[in-house]
Amino acid sequence: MDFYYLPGSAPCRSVLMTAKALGIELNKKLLNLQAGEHLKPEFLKINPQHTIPTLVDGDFALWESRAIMVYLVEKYGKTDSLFPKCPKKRAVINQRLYFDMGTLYKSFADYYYPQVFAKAPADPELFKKIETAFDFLNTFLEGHEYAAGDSLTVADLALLASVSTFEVASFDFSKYPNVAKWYANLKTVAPGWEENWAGCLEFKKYFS
Ligand SMILES: N[C@@H](CCC(=O)N[C@@H](CS)C(=O)NCC(=O)O)C(=O)O
Repeated sequence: MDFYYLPGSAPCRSVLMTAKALGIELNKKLLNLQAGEHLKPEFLKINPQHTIPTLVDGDFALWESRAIMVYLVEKYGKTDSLFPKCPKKRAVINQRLYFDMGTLYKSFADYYYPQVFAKAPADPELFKKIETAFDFLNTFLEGHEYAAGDSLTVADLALLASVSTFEVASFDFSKYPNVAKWYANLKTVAPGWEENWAGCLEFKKYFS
């Protein structure tokens, strides 16, 4: 399977960790966004939305990291442990995935991207949204070792890619003890953590 990506990109890293957890070898294809490779006609034919990560499995192309993660588990997982078939468990995982995309990672992008990519001043109102998102995550994790219960799922891998990106932005987790504990554990148990962290360090270069 071809996988268009960049190592520093959080959504790409979450898919890489999922592939690692499933023992899938992806044919990685670097796509240089700064050089505009994602806007070339040959890539637009694959993904008209021109985002990475993008997966190509035979004649099937898919983008949106969380959709790719779920697809990989459903098509190639030997078990359903990363995305259990139980409707209630699955619903909670979906809730966490949508929270990650629409609230947590969004708060990162809204606050940090203008500073990093457009040298804009920090907006304290947007920082408050980050704090609110971390408060929510801290609450979700109360009494649970993992993001959606008591075992590792794709929700952890998506959230881990996001939270580790906050670490390279020097965000202070100390006010969120459940998040800090979950994160410390995930760093030791998440398949592909090393590659994720190497990607985070690539992204960190934008902060200097
Ligand atoms: N929600 C998407 C976000 C994908 C995304 O925005 N990727 C960025 C790189 S991190 C990108 O491809 N930007 C280029 C563009 O949007 O044209 C996902 O999770 O896959």
